[in-house]
Amino acid sequence: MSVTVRVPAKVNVQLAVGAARPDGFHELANVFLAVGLYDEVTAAPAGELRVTCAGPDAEQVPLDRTNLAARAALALAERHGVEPAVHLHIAKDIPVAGGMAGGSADGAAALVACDALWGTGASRDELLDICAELGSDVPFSLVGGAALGTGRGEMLTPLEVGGTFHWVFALARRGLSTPAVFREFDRLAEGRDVPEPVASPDVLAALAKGDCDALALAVSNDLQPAALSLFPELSDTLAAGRAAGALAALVSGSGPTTAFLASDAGSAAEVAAVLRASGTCRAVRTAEGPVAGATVV
Ligand SMILES: C[C@](O)(CO)[C@H](O)COP(=O)(O)OP(=O)(O)OC[C@H]1O[C@@H](n2ccc(N)nc2=O)[C@H](O)[C@@H]1O
Ligand SMILES: Nc1ncnc2c1ncn2[C@@H]1O[C@H](COP(=O)(O)OP(=O)(O)OP(=O)(O)O)[C@@H](O)[C@H]1O
Repeated sequence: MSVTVRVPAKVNVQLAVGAARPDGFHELANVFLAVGLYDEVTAAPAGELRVTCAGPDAEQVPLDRTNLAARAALALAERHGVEPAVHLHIAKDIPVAGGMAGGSADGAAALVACDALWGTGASRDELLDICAELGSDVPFSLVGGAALGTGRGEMLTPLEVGGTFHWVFALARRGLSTPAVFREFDRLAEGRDVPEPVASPDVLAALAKGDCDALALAVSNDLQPAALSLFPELSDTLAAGRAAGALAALVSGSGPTTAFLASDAGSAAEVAAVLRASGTCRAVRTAEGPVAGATVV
C-alpha cells in the first residue's frame, strides 16, 4: 500500500519585507497564491527512511535527512512514536531553488502522505504546527488557494479569490539561495528605516474581484531589488516578458524564477512563446491559480 499526495508551487503576489528580527528572520506580509505546477510525493512502507527523486532538476535535490520531505516524516514519526520506516518518492516538476517553494511543497506533501500511510490521524492544527517548524513557506503549501502570511510568513489567513489568474514562469539557468537574498535585502537596506510590512489593500481587492488588470498594477516584491542585485541578468527576462505583452512582470519570492501575469490562457501562451524565443531563460511554463494545497490523489 502507498499514498500519493499532489502539491502545488506558489507565487508571491505581494512580498512586503520588514527589518531583520533578533532570530534572523524577517517580519513579512506575504500574499501567497498557489499555482498549478505540481510535485507528487509517494509514501510507501520500507525497511528504513529513504528518499528518491525523479524529474528535470532531480540531481539538485538532496536525498539525505536534510530533504524537507524526510524532515517532515521524521517530525511526524517522533510526535506519534512511530518508526519512520518509509520510502518517500518525489516526482519533481517544481523548479528547484526557484523561489516557488518546491522543497516546502515536498515537506507538506510528505506530512500528509505519512499521516495517511501510518494512520496517525494528526489534526489540521498539528499538521500546520509541524509545517511551521519545517519552514516559513511550508504551511501555505499545505493549505493552498490564496493566503496572507504574517510573522515570518507562517501565520496564515485564507483569502477569497474571485477568479482564475493566468501566469507564465521563466525558469533561470541557475538557482538563488533564499538566505543569501534576504542577506542582500539587509545590505541594501543598511542606513535606512525599513517600514513595517503591511498587506496592500489593492492586492487583496484585486484578488477578491478576480481582476487581473488591477492585480497587475498592485503586485510587488520587496526582495526583487536584492534578487536582481545578485542575478542582474533577470532584468533582461523581466524586460522580455513585458515587451511580450505581460500585464505585470516580477521576481517570484526570493527568485530567480520570474513571473508574468497574463489576461487569459491565450495571451499567457503568447507571452510564453516570446520568452522561450528570447534566450533569456532556461525554460518557460504556464500555470493558473489559485489551486488546492497538498491533496491525496
Ligand atoms: C522568500 C519566501 O519564499 C517567500 O514566500 C519565504 O519567505 C522563504 O520561505 P522558506 O524558504 O520556507 O524559508 P525558511 O526555510 O523558513 O528560511 C530560510 C532562510 O530564509 C530567511 N528568511 C526566511 C523567511 C523570513 N520571513 N525571513 C527570513 O529572513 C532566513 O535567512 C532563513 O534562514
Ligand atoms: N524536497 C526538496 N526539494 C528541493 N530542494 C530541497 C528539498 N529539500 C531540501 N531542499 C534544499 O532546499 C534548497 C532550496 O530548494 P527549494 O526548491 O525549496 O527552493 P525555493 O523554491 O527557492 O524555496 P522558497 O521559495 O521556499 O524559498 C535546495 O537547494 C535543496 O538543497
